[in-house]
Amino acid sequence: MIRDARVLRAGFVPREVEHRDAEVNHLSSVLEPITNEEPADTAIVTGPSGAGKTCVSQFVTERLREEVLDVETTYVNCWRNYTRFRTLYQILDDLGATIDIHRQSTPHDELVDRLQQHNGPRTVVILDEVDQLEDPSVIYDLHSLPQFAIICIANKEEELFSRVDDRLVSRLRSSEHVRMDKYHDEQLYDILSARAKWGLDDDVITNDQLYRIADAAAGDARLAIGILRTAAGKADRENHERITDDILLDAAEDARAQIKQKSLDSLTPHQRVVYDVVREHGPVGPSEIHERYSEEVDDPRTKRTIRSYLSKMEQYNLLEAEGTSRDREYSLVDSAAASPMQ
Ligand SMILES: Nc1ncnc2c1ncn2[C@@H]1O[C@H](COP(=O)(O)OP(=O)(O)OP(=O)(O)O)[C@@H](O)[C@H]1O
Repeated sequence: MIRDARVLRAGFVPREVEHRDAEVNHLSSVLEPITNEEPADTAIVTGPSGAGKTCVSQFVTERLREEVLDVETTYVNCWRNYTRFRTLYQILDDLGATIDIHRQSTPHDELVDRLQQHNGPRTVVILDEVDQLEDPSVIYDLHSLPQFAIICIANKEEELFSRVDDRLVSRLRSSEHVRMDKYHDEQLYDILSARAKWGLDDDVITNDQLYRIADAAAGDARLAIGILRTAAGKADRENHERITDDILLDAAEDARAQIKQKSLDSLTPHQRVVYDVVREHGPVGPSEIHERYSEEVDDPRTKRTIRSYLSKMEQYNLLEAEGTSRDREYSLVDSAAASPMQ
């Protein structure tokens, strides 16, 4: 049943990216100067979850490495590495330059100095979930080092700009911006169809079933591929020759639950407190959320930061907001109400 399980995994970078030619070309052209050993502009890639931001960025950088000998790439998930230290450390670690750095005692400036002294090939740094950095000055650190080209990935441009200081905003505003929207059903169908072709044996899933997955995923390629992977895994374990409609129905629910759990696991300790406040007291407005959150933690973040947490959790379908900006209230997303598999 399963021909190549890798193709169905979440982090797989496909040989062909579907329906994102313009975005691939745009991002490639921004990075083009480094093929001539010249500094490249920073690129900002934005769009909703599952729009292909990470996939397109990794595809473009891998292709660049195929074409040019002297280019390195490194990828940092800034949600997981949300402090300046951890992001800088992660980049240096990828470059093999962390020997004798002590996690507790090495000052930030020393890490930046190390990056500055790095005399290897030009390096493209992908900063994924960059809007989750507690201290976005790391973007500034990298921006000032010409041997690094940066791709900043975020859900919303405003979220990113609202968190950085003026000098960085003006630099980022002049950066190249690659925007991506949710996929249409037809586009998701094509993405799924390619994965099914490479990942599964023939006739394991029908076109009609692929369309139904595309429809249920509502524009999110991560969810669509997750449903396909879950369904194929279950059918394989239960020794079916094909994915049945019943399996598909369960897979949609399971894939949603898995993605939700992964997003919950990604929350930083402070974000988790905010989530729990909404879980216990929702529907609840931002001011009350901030008050209750501040009672729970020793070093509360600002109201503005809490608003950005709420927005992120909304993007990741953990919370939903109702009302206009003045009387907005947050509650947990009711998973049972998500667009069902028909
Ligand atoms: N155009 C595409 N062609 C082929 N596969 C795609 C395409 N877009 C997305 N995918 C696949 O869909 C999944 C989700 O995409 P990706 O992780 O790039 O989304 P994202 O926009 O970065 O989402 P998030 O903000 O949640 O990280 C990945 O497995 C990716 O390989």
